Amino acid sequence: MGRDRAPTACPERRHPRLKWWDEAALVALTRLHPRARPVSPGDWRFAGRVIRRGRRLADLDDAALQKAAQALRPALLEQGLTGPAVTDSFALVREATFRTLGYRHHKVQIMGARHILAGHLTEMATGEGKTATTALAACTAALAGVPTHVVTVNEYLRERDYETLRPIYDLLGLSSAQVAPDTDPAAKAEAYRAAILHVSNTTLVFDYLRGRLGRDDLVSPQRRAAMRLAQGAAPPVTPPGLSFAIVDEVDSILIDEAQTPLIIAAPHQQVGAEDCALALSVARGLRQGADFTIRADARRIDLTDAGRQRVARAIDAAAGLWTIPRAREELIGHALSALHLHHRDQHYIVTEGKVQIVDEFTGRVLADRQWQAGLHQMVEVKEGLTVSEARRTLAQITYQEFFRRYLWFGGMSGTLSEVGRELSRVYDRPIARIPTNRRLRRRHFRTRLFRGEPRKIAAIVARARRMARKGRPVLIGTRSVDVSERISVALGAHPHQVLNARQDAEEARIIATAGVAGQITIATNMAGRGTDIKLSDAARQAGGLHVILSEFHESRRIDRQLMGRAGRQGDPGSTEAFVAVTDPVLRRFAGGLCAFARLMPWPVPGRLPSILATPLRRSAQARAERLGARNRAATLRRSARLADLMAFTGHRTQ
Ligand SMILES: Nc1ncnc2c1ncn2[C@@H]1O[C@H](COP(=O)(O)OP(=O)(O)OP(=O)(O)O)[C@@H](O)[C@H]1O
Repeated sequence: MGRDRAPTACPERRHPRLKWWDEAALVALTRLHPRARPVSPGDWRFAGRVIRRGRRLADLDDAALQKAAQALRPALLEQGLTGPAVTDSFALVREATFRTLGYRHHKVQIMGARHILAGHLTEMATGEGKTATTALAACTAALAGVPTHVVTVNEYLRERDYETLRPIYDLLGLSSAQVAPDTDPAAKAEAYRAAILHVSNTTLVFDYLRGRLGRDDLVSPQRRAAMRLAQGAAPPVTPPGLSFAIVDEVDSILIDEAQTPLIIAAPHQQVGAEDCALALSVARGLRQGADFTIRADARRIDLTDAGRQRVARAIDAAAGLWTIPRAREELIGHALSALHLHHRDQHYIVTEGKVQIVDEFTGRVLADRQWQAGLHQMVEVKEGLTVSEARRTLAQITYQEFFRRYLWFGGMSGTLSEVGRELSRVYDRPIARIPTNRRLRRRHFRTRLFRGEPRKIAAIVARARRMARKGRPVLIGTRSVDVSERISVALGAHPHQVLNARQDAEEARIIATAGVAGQITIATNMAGRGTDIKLSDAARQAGGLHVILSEFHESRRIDRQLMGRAGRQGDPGSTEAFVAVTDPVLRRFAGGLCAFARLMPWPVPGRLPSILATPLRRSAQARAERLGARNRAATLRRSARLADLMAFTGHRTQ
């Protein structure tokens, strides 16, 4: 290792404070940052050395292997995580992986782990085995005495990855644990002391926030009392120090989820059901364009002057909040937003009499989360449900702010190149691009463009049936619960399975059978990131998994994640997209171009020339990404200001 230019280890902790111009100039400035860097010849030499070093370990029995791992500790401590001891450590973990999982890491995985350990953001193509790569970095850091958090994007992946890697940790004599949201506090506290902890991003951040609220030196007695009210008698669990984290699907956490702060809230005064009902009835009488405008791309509704006057006239006799112009406009704003921007089975589902928010990017239910400031209650009244308690914010943090509190962290994902520049600018981290182990055998067919959804769904169904008859498993990806259900209805009696926010309990079973020959699975983004669909032999011989995108997403990365379910580890597979100019993302972000495209004459009924699909997609996704980048910069600036304010008022921000 000495001769190679090793990646810098443990980069300094930085807290860049973004200035006012960041928001406007972020997109332009990020262009100055280099895109992902390919691996260096030194990385290849390092991987070769690990493999050679491992050959000597084959003769050791399990006990001797564990002893050898423990004997490495002093060398790792002394040399740090860039010294020659890392080569030995990787060789040991690779051997332990072979004994427990039955395969040895490929060179590309060794290189990936080296970059993760160095705190780089690492792009490894989908299906290249990032779970096993994690083991190399996590075990090495843990052997060096660094408490390591392996952070996943959801609970399903947390459990799957922990169950997969645990035998390796056990064999090497490393303590490990996983934390679920419902783990009891005593077990949680114990788990946070393990050398390697597997935890989902949400659980980790909420435990961190609760822990801070529970600390006397950080929080006022009033806040703590409110906190106790919010979470019963359960004592808060504090993750003891944020040292090193390995963040899986790092772009999902630091980009897609960056705009929404995680909030701990306590019960607050009730937003009256009558107020909500009145606001909804007034809002229903307002005319789009004349009384209010919708900026669909920014998901914003503004009342016009005429609208304000109309509202004032409509609630003439109302009292209380309604007499204050700002308060009534906020109520009407929420009512309009509930009616026009928040759609059932797309943005939320209704189960057991409750409104449950569905995450746009992952397709999963965000348990126990509420929209803020009375909007949630407005949606409940719109759905005719009992109004829940409104809550008041006690503590909040964004993922971007949270992960900057680690001494250092490494991340990985199959889709970093699109956001590499933004990530490297905000986190000051290099992005490494790791090559694939084998040539990718996935084929991408031409995108079909339709005038409207009915024809599109009919074509998807016909295509899925044809593929299934050939013995190929088919995965149809949708952006929302309702589209997944519409396709399911269109498939009728043809055997198929559906995975969406309503079936999350059956996720593991559905995924386990999705790779069987002839199986059709319709899934929201829940089957996107991280999902490993194992092919049966017959399915592999028939040509592997065929993925159909039923809509483009706001970000190309999410499209690529879904397509990445096919053609993993050198398997055959194919992908294609069936989209319509009426799809929400195209309409919202490329409305003008879509209207123009519809004017095109085309001989096939219901169809439009496929050649238009790419420019439409590029234009819509570029606009959505630009808007997203701006919002993220604004969020980061706000949370940086909040951190300043808390420091000023005596609340340390660690
Ligand atoms: N070195 C290896 N040799 C053989 N099989 C491997 C190896 N590494 C990983 N695999 C297998 O490859 C498959 C994909 O692994 P994994 O789910 O970790 O990929 P991933 O890179 O995380 O994918 P995604 O980007 O979709 O999350 C798994 O079935 C795993 O068992």
